[in-house]
Amino acid sequence: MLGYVRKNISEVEYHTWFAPVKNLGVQEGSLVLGVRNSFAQEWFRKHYLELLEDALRSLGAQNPQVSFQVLPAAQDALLLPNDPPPPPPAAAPSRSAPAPASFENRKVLNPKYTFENFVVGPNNNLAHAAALAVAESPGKAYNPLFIYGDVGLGKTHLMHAVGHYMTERFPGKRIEYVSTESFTNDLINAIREDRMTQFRNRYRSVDLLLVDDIQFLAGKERTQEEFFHTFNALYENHKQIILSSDRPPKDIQTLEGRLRSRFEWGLITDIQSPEYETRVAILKMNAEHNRIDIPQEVLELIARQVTSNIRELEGALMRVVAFSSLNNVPFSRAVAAKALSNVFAPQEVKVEMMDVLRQVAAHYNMPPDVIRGSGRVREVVVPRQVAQYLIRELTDHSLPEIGQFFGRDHSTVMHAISKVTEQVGRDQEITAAVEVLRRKMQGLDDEESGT
Ligand SMILES: Nc1ncnc2c1ncn2[C@@H]1O[C@H](COP(=O)(O)OP(=O)(O)OP(=O)(O)O)[C@@H](O)[C@H]1O
Repeated sequence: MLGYVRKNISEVEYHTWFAPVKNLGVQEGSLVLGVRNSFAQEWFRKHYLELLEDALRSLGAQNPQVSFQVLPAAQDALLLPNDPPPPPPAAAPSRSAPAPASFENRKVLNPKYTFENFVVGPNNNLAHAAALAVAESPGKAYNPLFIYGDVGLGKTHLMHAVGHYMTERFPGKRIEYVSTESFTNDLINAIREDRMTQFRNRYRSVDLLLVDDIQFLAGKERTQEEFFHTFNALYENHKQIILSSDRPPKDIQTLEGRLRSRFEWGLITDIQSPEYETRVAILKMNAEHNRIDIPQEVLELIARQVTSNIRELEGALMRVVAFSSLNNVPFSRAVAAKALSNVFAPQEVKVEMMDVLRQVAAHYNMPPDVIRGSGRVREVVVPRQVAQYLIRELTDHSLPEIGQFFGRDHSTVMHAISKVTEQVGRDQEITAAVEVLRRKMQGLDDEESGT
């Protein structure tokens, strides 16, 4: 959303108003944004409501709703990085002060990128095994470990996993993770500021050096030279080096021969695109981690739709989650297909019996199994009959098939359907339920399949 907003207003406006906004989540179908005070609240309502709704629409929300809540003072205080600084609590760093003369590009390990969170499949099992071996005996198993593969397939994740593993097993070991770009920038700054000793100390005193996107060394002679010496210093001291790249060393153009051969000293391993089962497993793990209760068949649909890279796969899952919560509809294959249709080639999705049952269950706030069960009280019988009626209308299933799905025979289904048919237009509650549910199922499905 912020990306969308930023493109549509000036940078100053963005920083003044949007940088401090806090996402308070979705409540009853409305996205709630935390703002600093009632003045801001009013201002947002007047000036930015439409823009924010457009932003949500661009993300797939059909009926976007945004509301604003004033944040309690304490939270507020943390959210004002762009305001003039308050009268100084002694050591508060001033944003306008020049950057300290240290290395700015230091990165930390992403806590999510651990071995536990890494799904192993045929596409990555060699790289995974190699990384694990290196983590267990750094500097001894394979040095350097060179991992290559296309974007978003888990190279960084594996490198960080080694870092985490080592931190746990061997506390006190020094680990440095750096992108090749940062390494280059650090070097340039060090040369300019006459801090080469500091630079060398930083990179040559580590126990594990992780360098991402090493293909960017291509064509940078001075950086290659410096990296060559860093490499040698570490290697000679049996310190572990792990490099990632989008291609194998032999395909990195204008890389000095002596570096290329060093990259080939250890083990070169690749990561391929994950196959369907691995993609489903990754989605499943992601959903569990984020405590999202999403049916297997929806994950399967996403995994079929997004085949190239894992970052996109994760993005697609988040999109589906956002879409269903913003539109206040339960997860279903149709909803997922709709959520993804703007980004990926649309996929034909038929309404399934299970989809209907789930929607009906959500509507009546009742577990699907209860509706399919043997209960005979009106509270259960009505939803069951409505579900059978809608399945008959929205799918191609025959009466015996519907009967089987509900553990009943076809004459019961026939009776249910005629009962609902009779009541539609007469019984207000049933009429409303059928209409709402039909619109939910059909509206989403029809547009999606382009009929
Ligand atoms: N096997 C896996 N199991 C679980 N999550 C994975 C797996 N592989 C990758 N991911 C996730 O996919 C996302 C992208 O992975 P990562 O950043 O490591 O890719 P990359 O290969 O380093 O890409 P780039 O070349 O763009 O830097 C991350 O969120 C990562 O956690």
